[in-house]
Amino acid sequence: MWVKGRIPCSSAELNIDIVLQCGQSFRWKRDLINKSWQGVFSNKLWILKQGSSEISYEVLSSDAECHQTKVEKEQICNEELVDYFQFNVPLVPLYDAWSQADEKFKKLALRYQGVRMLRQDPVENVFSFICSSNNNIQRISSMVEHLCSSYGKQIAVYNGQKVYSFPELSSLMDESVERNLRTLGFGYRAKYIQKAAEIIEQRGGRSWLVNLRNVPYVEAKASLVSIPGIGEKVADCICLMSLDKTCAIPVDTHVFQIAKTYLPALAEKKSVTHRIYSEISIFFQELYGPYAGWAHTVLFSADLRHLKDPPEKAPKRGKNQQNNTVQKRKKNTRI
Ligand SMILES: Nc1nc2[nH]c(O)nc2c(=O)[nH]1
Repeated sequence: MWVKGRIPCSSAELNIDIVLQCGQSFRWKRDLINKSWQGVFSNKLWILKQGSSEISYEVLSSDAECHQTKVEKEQICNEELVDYFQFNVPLVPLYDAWSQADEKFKKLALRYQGVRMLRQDPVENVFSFICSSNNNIQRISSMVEHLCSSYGKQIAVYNGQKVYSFPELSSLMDESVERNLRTLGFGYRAKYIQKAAEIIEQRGGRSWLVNLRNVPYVEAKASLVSIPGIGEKVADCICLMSLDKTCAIPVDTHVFQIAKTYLPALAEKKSVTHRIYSEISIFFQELYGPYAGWAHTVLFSADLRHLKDPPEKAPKRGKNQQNNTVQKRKKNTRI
């Protein structure tokens, strides 16, 4: 059953076209003809559309929720969407404060307005970012889709395509997982995925991971880096994108190059050592304050090649073309 709803929202509070393709989540597909986005979270298929003053949604809810009334379903979907986009955090005052603190940010603020952090499911976030190592957005998206179709549950059929939930930890733990993922082209990441699932499960599984939301940033990051396949940058991505650590700054090559424009002492440095990583993190945390990680995402998005180009035009509709063709995104930026 489809549930429909809308949430009032200006484009300064959310720019969905940037947020859903700036390397936070890898499961969103853009439909250029219908000007909508298709994705999965909370084990449901969502179709989202940005209007001038609202986000409208259509959600395919599962049979498990058939005991709920229509009004209850709408209320639950509203709450899930508000939580996913963190609409409880007003973005405009943050942009104002970051613009006052930083002239460079101010110059980008209008073109890149509405760039906010998603609050993702920590399990999906961990395994997506294990896939992100040495990889580009297009290939990470393809690996995440393979994980879902191989180990997730089918939750819908949409436009003739099966749609899957993100796998539970227990289905990624089996020793056969590494072998299978290697044949699917995951390379060295295959072993990390199987081992990480095993270790997270030993520590208490999904609830242990979700509970890292309630521990201090330094402690959460230390727990994450002790999991196979999770280094300092991936740990910071997880802290920022699903564990509510709003100050976390993932330092990758993009952020290293951006930091060089602020810190002349970095000009001669060729790579990011642990010490340089900390210096860059602390610099941006002091510049932007407690939501420094959110501010960093604006700078990061502005540095992605596929978000610098002019917006893509909707293709002309051919005679036999369906209304709902989902277009492949231009997203092969290395992250
Ligand atoms: N520094 C960052 N690295 C990233 N990789 C990725 O996929 N997203 C990010 C990000 O937001 N910042």
